[in-house]
Amino acid sequence: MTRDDVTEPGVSVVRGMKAAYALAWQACPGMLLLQLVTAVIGGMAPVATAWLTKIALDEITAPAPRAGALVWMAAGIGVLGIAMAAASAITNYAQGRARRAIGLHSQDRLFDAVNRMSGLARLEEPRFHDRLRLAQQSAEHAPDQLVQMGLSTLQGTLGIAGFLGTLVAINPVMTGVALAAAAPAMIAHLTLGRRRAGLMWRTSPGMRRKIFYQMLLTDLQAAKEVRLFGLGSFLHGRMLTELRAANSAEDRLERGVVRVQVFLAVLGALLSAAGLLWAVHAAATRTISVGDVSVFIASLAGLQSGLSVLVQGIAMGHQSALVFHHYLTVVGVRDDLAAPSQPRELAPLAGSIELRDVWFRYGEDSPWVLRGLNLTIPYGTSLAVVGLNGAGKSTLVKLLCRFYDPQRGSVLWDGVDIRDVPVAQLRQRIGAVFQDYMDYDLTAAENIGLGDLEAIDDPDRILAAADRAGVHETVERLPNGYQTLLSRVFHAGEEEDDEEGARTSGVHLSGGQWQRLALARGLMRQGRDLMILDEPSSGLDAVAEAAVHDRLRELRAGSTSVLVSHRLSAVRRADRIVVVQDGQILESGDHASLTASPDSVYARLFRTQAEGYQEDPASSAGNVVGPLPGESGAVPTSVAGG
Ligand SMILES: Nc1ncnc2c1ncn2[C@@H]1O[C@H](COP(=O)(O)OP(=O)(O)OP(=O)(O)O)[C@@H](O)[C@H]1O
Repeated sequence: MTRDDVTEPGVSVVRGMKAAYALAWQACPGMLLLQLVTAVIGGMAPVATAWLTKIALDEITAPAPRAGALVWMAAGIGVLGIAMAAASAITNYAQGRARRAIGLHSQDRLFDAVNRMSGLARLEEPRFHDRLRLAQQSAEHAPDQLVQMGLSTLQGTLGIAGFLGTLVAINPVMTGVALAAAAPAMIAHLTLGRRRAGLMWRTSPGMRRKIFYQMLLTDLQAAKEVRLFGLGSFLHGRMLTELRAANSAEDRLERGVVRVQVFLAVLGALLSAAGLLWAVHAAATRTISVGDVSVFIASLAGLQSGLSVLVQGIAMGHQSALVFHHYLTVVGVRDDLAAPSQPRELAPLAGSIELRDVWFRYGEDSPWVLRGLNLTIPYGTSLAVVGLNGAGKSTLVKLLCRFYDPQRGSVLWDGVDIRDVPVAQLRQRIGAVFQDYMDYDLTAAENIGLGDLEAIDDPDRILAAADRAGVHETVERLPNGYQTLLSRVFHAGEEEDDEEGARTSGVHLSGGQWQRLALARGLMRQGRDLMILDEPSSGLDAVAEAAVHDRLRELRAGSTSVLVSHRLSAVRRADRIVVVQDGQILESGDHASLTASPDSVYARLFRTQAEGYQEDPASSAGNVVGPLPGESGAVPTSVAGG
């Protein structure tokens, strides 16, 4: 995230209000208008009631009260009461509907913006996650709060204006005092609002860590290690530490709030008492009428409560605007991959894919992972990439998919820089199985079909992909076949709870079975221009791995593919094998040529792996290309780590 994107909270309330009203207008214009009408009624009716009451009291205390006029006054007061009650009920209804509609619309926009980020870099920024968390929170509430603040400001202002006029007519001094008393309240509430928003920003990293510890405590995947290593209390303790730190910061703030509130309450009470004393004294000396006393007291109370509501509303709105700023920032954040200014069409691959002098590192302060790497993958050939852990193999693959852009150099697709074509078009042409594949808590069919959304409802395509990945029989044997929910955390259906209160849960597969499903998902895209297989078989048993690689070899024949694997038995038949080391291609050739020179890194890796399968490693030392267990069904274990 660039500096522009990360301004500290401090934006104007006006910008937040404008954005919130725009959202509300798009989400539910009718409810917004309805609330506007009820706010006007709610603001003006109390003032009108106070005036009618004054006129009625003056009439009652007049030497010859007119009964007809009194009836009209009473009727007027009654109608105003009904209007206020109805407005309040309608406001509640309209607020509820608006809140839901605005929440839906704002979350829709937020996740649309998150989806628009086509690379991975943004999602790897802790600061972005802090902001995203606050954006998610504020997407639910802040726009609605800002809209409500605007409406209550309107309602409050109308009421205040009415009461203010009345007070000025009766006692200008008292009016000035009441208004002056509102100024410190306004400043105090605005300061508190800013402090609250600042606190939320500062505690966001801690709260995310708290959520992380909570998640570990409840996550099924983490449960084995958490239990075996006895991590429960440790994680629990850390979770509480984060929560306590946030709580104590909040407590400090709240103590300040109480002090301010007590001060303001005392000030208000003193003002009311002074006003009451003056009014009673003035009525006793006949300076003002009984009706004046009534409207004065009502106006002073109305002004005070109106000002207090207004001030608090503005302060809350201010705070919401500060938090809403995170939402607006995320919604407006730029894609982490620059879109081409003049996009070019990506034709089907016909020549080659080339990485030309590619330099890449994950951050400005990180070490270079790829250092001027040059590599050509001719159309229709299979390439295998090998190297030690951390050599940069997966990074290379990620650059081919344009999850990141290289800092220097370029990735060319038939000579076209992939930065010049729409990224979605590029990815349409690629099929992939990643090392860190996903297990989706969805049905088996969906887990496979996600590989090609257009075919997610096509059982034949799904079955064919499962068959190619060697997982069809496994899926068929599941309780509901392809429609079996693969999850232990979601209910498999809407069945009633059983006697123990448990519902039927889905099925969970073994690690290797999940991996084969991931492979099937990747194979839904068979026939695309480039097939990427990043450690597609690391979790498979020896027989399955050999079978999968045999099958993959068939599928890759004649098509362009990149296989990253530590299993050298799997890569040996690739048209070309490259060894990545220190961010460059160290060696390149086919299996025979690479093993022909016994000192090559590839030959040593191969030898080390093969020796692991000899009964007496000493007797096989130096046997570079001896028979491989993989060829007789067994497969060497990973050489990961060297
Ligand atoms: N998202 C990331 N952010 C920062 N650094 C990363 C990231 N991914 C990988 N790296 C670093 O880049 C280097 C290369 O990682 P990469 O995953 O490409 O290696 P690899 O050759 O695929 O390793 P392995 O055989 O263990 O899968 C490593 O030093 C790793 O720490």
